[in-house]
Amino acid sequence: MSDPMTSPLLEVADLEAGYGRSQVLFGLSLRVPPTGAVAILGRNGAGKTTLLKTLAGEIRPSSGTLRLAGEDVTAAPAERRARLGIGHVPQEHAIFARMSVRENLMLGAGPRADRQAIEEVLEFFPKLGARLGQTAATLSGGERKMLAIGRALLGKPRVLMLDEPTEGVWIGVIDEIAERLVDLSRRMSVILVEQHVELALTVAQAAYVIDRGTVALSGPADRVRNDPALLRLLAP
Ligand SMILES: Nc1ncnc2c1ncn2[C@@H]1O[C@H](COP(=O)(O)OP(=O)(O)OP(=O)(O)O)[C@@H](O)[C@H]1O
Repeated sequence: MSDPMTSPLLEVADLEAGYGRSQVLFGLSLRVPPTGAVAILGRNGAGKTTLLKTLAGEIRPSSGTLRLAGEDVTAAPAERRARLGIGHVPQEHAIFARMSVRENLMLGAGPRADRQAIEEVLEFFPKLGARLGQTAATLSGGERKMLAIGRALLGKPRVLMLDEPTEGVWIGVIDEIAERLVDLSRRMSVILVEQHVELALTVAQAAYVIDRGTVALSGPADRVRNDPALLRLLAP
């Protein structure tokens, strides 16, 4: 993983955002390197999902800046951010149960998604390749997550943000998803919001712990794992 301090791909400074009058993020700053994974941790309601939505452009920040590869994209709408390479796999990703796996996957295929990109996704997630013609209703929780991730990959992201990619996934498949995220983090930047703290700190090299909408603890994953403040910050 490259040094996040010298060459950030994504740089967030003093972000303030929320829902109408209810402010959720308070002066939040973080840096994400061009490759490697960064874990975003925090108790329920800390603001992790709101942070990802703000980075994706679904929520407009009331102040602060967002730079992607040095370019100020703070005012860029969600579609433009996606085109510039900010990929988002939301917690409640839309999988259309009556459509086939192939049709669901192709929803992520923008003008840049070529046949080769689709082949790569299917090689990366062989379980999807084996079930392309079936309806998405037949997929397991883990396969649905793979489908959502595969769809996001067709947008050729430079930063892939995942909100709880192991939620609702059978324990035997969680490791498989974690391995795929490690693979992805070798060639792109991965931002991982996870309730499985140990898994997140194993996949990621760096972590930010959010508390009441701001960064309360951050650093290399091993240092965050051993920090006595971590348990307090994650306690309900
Ligand atoms: N659509 C919304 N409208 C108003 N307030 C919201 C909305 N979504 C979330 N909030 C509030 O924003 C705060 C942060 O929520 P957020 O979902 O970002 O936290 P989180 O850290 O992702 O939590 P969780 O782990 O439970 O997903 C919470 O107080 C929540 O109630």
